[in-house]
Amino acid sequence: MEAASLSGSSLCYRNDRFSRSIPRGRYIASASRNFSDGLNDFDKPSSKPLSISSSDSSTQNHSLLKGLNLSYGPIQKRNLNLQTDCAVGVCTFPENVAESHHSHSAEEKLGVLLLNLGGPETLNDVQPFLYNLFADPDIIRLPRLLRFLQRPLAKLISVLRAPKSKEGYAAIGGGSPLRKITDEQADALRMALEAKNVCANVYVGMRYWFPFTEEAIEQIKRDRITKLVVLPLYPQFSISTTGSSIRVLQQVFKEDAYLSRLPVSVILSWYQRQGYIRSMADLIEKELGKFAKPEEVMIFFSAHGVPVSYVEDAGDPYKDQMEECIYLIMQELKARGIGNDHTLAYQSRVGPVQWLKPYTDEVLVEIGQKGVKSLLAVPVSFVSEHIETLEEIDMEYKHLALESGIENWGRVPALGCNSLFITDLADAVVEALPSAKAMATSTDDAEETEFDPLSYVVKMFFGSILAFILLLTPRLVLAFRNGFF
Ligand SMILES: C=CC1=C(C)c2cc3[nH]c(cc4nc(cc5[nH]c(cc1n2)c(C)c5CCC(=O)O)C(CCC(=O)O)=C4C)c(C)c3C=C
Ligand SMILES: [Fe+2]
Repeated sequence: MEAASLSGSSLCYRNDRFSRSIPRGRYIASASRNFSDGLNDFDKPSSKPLSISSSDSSTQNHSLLKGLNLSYGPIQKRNLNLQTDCAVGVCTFPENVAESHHSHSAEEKLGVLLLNLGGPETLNDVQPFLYNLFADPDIIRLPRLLRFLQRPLAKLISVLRAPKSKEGYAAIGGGSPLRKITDEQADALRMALEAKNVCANVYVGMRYWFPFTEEAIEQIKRDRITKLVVLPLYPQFSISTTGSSIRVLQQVFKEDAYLSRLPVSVILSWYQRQGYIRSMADLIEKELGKFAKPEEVMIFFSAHGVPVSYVEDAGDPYKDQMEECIYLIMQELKARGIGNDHTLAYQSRVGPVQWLKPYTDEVLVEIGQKGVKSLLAVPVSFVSEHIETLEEIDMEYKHLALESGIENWGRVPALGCNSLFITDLADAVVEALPSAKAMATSTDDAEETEFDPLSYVVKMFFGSILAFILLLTPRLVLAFRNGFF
């Protein structure tokens, strides 16, 4: 089955309580409970920061990532000669390439799971989408003792933020384009793999909206996939994006006998890949060419921010990877004779905490005042157009820049289905195949978690009261007044 066919407004869950289709209106509370519970390994971060180096195994040693086979950093080109018997989604791998834990190892059925954030498709989806996002313990990281506040807080923040978010989504046509674009990328990737004689089913699993990662996994099970490559559509790793999605996968996999024996390879980050760097440089070169004086244009990389504590306390490699990514893109441009000034800043901060600096809005004002006249904005943490490119950059930041003295404004489009980029992702998938390994070797590892409705109600009740009290603290009151939420 193709990724596009995963679309649907109901969910089929893996265990009996949720195995029926759940109507959308009733979905939110149960889904978020089911998705997020018990997934808190990141609160005990390894003392060593996650590494961006492929020769350093600290990423693989991280508690979250144990049990899954991971590819990260520059994926080494292997001497891989895939001979595939191409039938409908079924590939046969030579034995030395594919290490299979299944008894019927002769017939491999390859799946590729694209992970993405997801976005509200209508304005009515905005608040429940925000609820799912803020209920994620990788997005609002509470100390263990306050964990029971997660859902009441998520409810509160999502309700308070929804009006501002809705304005943004209304300005870009009433919903996020993410699902459509990711489906198109999935299709393009399937075709790029086919062109390399690799037949694969490509699935889309979103973290906070339909089609949810759990739905994609259900489909993977129904399709009896025998080997899976997991490819998050985030070039750089962050605890809040790829980390959060992998946490969900890990939880679902360990609870399921079939999945825990499925050979899986996870590509953690791919910002260093030549195809990605070159296709970003191509886009920048093309947009620079539209300015009257291209050499005078400042290249302004704008990345989605994360709270500073993610990097400094939890060891998120996101900032390091982002800086290396920008360095590599600029090196590629230099090799083409393009030596423009450039800068990196972080956008989209949420809530009353310190986020990675410098902030995009502040830098725009600063450089405008310093006399920069031409600027090319380059969104760099995401490969699809979304609210933060279409609204925040194209509308808010453009307006701010023009107000601050910048006269000529340009913006590089997101990669989308750029063919060099998609072909390179297909190469990444092929290169990840030989390292696919099962998470567990025995059914004993599969376990079920029990849901206790009474304790859920009690926690929600006391959690709501505490969240309300917290809300009245001066810091939060100030945050609301400043429009942070
Ligand atoms: C690499 C990309 C992203 C990181 C890192 C990231 C971290 C992060 N985000 C929030 C809060 C929100 N993000 C929202 C939307 C959103 N976030 C990303 C990407 C990253 N987020 C994308 C692509 C989108 C847009 C999806 C779409 O609908 O098009 C939102 C909702 C929009 C809004 O209200 O502004 C919130 C809220 C946090 C707190 C965080 C790190 C902790
Ligand atoms: Fe975000």
